[in-house]
Amino acid sequence: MEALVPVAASGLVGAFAEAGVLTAADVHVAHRLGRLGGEASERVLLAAALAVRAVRSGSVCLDVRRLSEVTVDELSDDDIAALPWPDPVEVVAELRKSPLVIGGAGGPLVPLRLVDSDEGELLYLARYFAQEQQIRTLLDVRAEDVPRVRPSEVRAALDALFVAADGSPARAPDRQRIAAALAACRWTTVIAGGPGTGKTHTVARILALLVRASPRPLRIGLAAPTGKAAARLQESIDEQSGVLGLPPGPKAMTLHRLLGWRRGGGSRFRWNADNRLPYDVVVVDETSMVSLTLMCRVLEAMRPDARLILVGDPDQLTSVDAGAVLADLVARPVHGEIDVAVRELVSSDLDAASDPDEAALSAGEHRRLASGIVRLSRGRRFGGDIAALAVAIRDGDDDRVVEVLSSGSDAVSWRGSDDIAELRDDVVRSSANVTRAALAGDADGALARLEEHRLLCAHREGPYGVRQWARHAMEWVAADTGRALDPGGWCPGQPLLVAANDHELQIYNGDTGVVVQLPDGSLGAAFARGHEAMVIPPSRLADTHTVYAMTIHRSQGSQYDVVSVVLPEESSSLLTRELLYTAVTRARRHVRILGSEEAVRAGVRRRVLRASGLRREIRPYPR
Ligand SMILES: Nc1ncnc2c1ncn2[C@@H]1O[C@H](COP(=O)(O)OP(=O)(O)OP(=O)(O)O)[C@@H](O)[C@H]1O
Repeated sequence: MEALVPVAASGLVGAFAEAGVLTAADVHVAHRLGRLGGEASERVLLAAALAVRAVRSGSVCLDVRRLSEVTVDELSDDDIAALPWPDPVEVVAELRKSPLVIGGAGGPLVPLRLVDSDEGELLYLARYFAQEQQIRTLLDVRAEDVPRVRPSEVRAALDALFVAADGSPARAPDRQRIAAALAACRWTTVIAGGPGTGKTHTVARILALLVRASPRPLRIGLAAPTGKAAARLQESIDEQSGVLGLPPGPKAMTLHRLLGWRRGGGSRFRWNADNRLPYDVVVVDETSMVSLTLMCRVLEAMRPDARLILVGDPDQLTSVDAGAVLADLVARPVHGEIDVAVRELVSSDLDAASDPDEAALSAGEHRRLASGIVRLSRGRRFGGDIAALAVAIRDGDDDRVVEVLSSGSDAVSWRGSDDIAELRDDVVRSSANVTRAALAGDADGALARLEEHRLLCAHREGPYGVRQWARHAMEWVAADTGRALDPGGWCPGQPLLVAANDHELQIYNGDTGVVVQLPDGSLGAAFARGHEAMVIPPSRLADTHTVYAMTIHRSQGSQYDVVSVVLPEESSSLLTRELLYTAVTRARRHVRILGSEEAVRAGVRRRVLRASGLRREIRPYPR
């Protein structure tokens, strides 16, 4: 735990630091703001520190009415409830007269912004408020105008591209076809959907449609937040480009690369509001992992007359940095009507009754189409029980979750935390497979084998944490091979996790790789990049760990054949619906849950609080 308690942290702020809710950095920022702004109220300083903490833990702002809804590694709900939380009404009253919010005699410093919303007050650090406003404005401006398209051409392309296996037009309702019509007729489109709902399949067809309907060659930018996600996008588009007649060319890259990251440039990219991206269409995959700040940069860098297609799964855990932009966009209040052009192109889908495979569009879905948002719902990859489990978790139906877990399905298994025989077998077998390929110098093979099995935990520390379970896994592997692993050294087959972005090496926080033996006998660290692995000397890796187990947060954006999930005790505040959903949807073939029924049910019921104003109507204070 990072609870470094500074000597100066006393009173309310000190109590929260002591408990591990606030870090030394949160406390430091709050005290500094207090000193500079001439604010001594303990409640205001606590709110400021909690606002810093909120950003650190992924929210854009602090939901003042729900101050105490924090999740803390190692603290139970009861521990958290026992802290001396101030009354939110009093906090708001003091914030309304605080110089940190309304400005003071000391100068122009107004580091906090308070806004009212229908669901209560939100407290922002000024920078995040500005970014959120910028995103709101840019999206609204982009929605004021529409691309000029020839409906007959778009219709012909839709008919040709969205077909059933026998070549006839796909049956209505087909949300993929609706997504394509939206993307043709709007500058900004959001395509949401769980794993295997055909998001990438749809994107490839949208690109084919736009290429066909464009009188000149289209400049297409493909991007994702991580190198790995970009590589997956590339592979998927490449696989389909032959059939669809897509011109060769677009290379998927990380968002940082797309925006032109520059050393020493901070968050100032080569492509920005004054120097717009040179693309006609930009597709961003895995948008759930994009932070508020990065989304702001992307929108600023887009020409107003270039299409932006945001793709991702809003039910997943969100970016490590502040912001749940995709989920917010999907939940944003909607104004206006669905575009006439879209309605005419896909009226049969919009008005269709439910089909055995795909339900009719709900009233809420109809409304969201007006904002260019469509949610694909028909699972196309893993039928059956992983999808059923994911949907039950997403819907918060804990009885159904328990039912699916207990069904004896091939795709789902459920064991107690100490029933580890199968887990151990999977760890040992997949490690042996990875090591065999790594020793043979087969980087691609080793990377592929790395995806056979993954052990995931909610926590970093403690009896259910990554550290402990990674140690178990290493012991099992060592017992099997008769060779102890040196945690400080490098050896072929060693699984790696990158913990910080290195733009120069093009490896990113969350990337996973593996150590392989090279033909000259030296060792290389291999990372998946498109069709060919990128191999770099391990000595160049700065912030990289050996990873026999990883947190569920870290596993976002990756999938594995088999996933084993170690659940903490039911009282853990980290055990949430989003966490479980993310863990379960990492599995392609089989998901194994290790934990009690109480833990499963508690996880399904507990929600992550990701406060943001983007999904609400807000009124900044003072007006
Ligand atoms: N309309 C469709 N007809 C036939 N097959 C489809 C259709 N849509 C998707 N598929 C197939 O379903 C599988 C999953 O699709 P895809 O990879 O596009 O999903 P995804 O939502 O992008 O998944 P992920 O989030 O895991 O990347 C693929 O094999 C794809 O070819």
